[in-house]
Amino acid sequence: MKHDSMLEEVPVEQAVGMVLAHDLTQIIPGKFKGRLFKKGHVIREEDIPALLSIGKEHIYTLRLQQGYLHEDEAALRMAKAAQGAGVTLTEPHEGKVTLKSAIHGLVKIDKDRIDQVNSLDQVIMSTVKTNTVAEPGRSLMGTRVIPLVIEEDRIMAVERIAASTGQPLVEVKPFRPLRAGLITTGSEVFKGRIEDKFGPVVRNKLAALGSEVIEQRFAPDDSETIVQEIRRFLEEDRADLILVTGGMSVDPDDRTPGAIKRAGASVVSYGSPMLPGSMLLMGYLDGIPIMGLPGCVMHDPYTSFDVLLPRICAGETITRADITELGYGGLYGC
Ligand SMILES: Nc1nc2c(c(=O)[nH]1)N[C@H]1C(S)=C(S)[C@@H](COP(=O)(O)OP(=O)(O)OC[C@H]3O[C@@H](n4cnc5c(N)ncnc54)[C@H](O)[C@@H]3O)O[C@H]1N2
Ligand code: MOO
Repeated sequence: MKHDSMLEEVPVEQAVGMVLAHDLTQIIPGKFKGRLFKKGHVIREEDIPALLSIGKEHIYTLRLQQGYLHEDEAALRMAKAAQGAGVTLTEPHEGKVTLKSAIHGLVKIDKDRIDQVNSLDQVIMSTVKTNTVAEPGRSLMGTRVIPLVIEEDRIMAVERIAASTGQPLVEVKPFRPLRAGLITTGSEVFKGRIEDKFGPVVRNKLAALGSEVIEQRFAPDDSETIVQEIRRFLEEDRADLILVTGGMSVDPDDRTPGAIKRAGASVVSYGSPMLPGSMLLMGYLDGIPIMGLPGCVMHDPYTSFDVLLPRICAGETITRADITELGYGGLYGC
């Protein structure tokens, strides 16, 4: 069965009283892009000038055959196949369904399986990047098929890919409220030569993800003191995350990476291939994430810290492979 036999072209002047088979779009650059007529609209005499003005001299009448789907239904089936927790769907609009975040959380999208779907002809899934932060209502994925009518088999192939791992193609993980212990190093701050600017930045970044700094302590550039402060947070057992700021670079007074190691942390990586944020340290100490934050976190709006923190707040464990991946596309300038 060919698509053509399901679709018949009718000149618009003879289409009065007929039902539109799909949404019709108008684009006026700089002013409007959207649906001018909705699928199912019954064409009236007075619609004819508007139809001609958007370039429609003909419209389709559609008689769907067994085994074929209209673009709206196909897009909806793809969206439902992709949908995981924390995600809502819109109605089809101009043949497209949008998956949106229902919550504030971490976006998880399986790129490998999205690529598998998009390697099939005539179906598309277009997404935002995985591991980014979603506010409620953020669009995460659009699904669409290219023709007006498509073989159902093709949509079933999409559904098989979506079901193949037991995990959804797209979901949003909620953030957990973490209690962070903050240790600010630097003798210039400790001795009051300059005012601390790190604390407010870290507090704000955590608050934006629903977590909080429970206490900020200050240490001079002395390894032993930094180790003691780290261990004190552990012994008090109040922190789910330990952050140590400053002293991450190459100067003799930069004691933080050594102190984190001496405190007993297993280091996932000291150094991350993102600029800014290259001197960041990621480790775990008695199962608690511990990070050394370089000076740029205080200064630059988006660093490796901003990439990793949402994942930690969503309960994920950061591996060496996660750090490695930061390099490609990770040059934000500094
Ligand atoms: N020769 C090299 N120079 C730098 C390297 C490098 O590899 N080789 N790395 C650069 C990178 S990347 C970063 S980021 C920075 C900063 O690294 P640090 O974490 O060691 O930062 P500090 O040396 O401790 O301080 C730098 C700067 O920021 C001020 N500071 C630090 N903490 C606070 C605070 N709590 N409140 C206010 N101001 C603070 C500090 O006084 C210094 O002015 O190094 C690059 N350079
Ligand atoms: O740790 Mo630094 O960020 O690359 O400026």
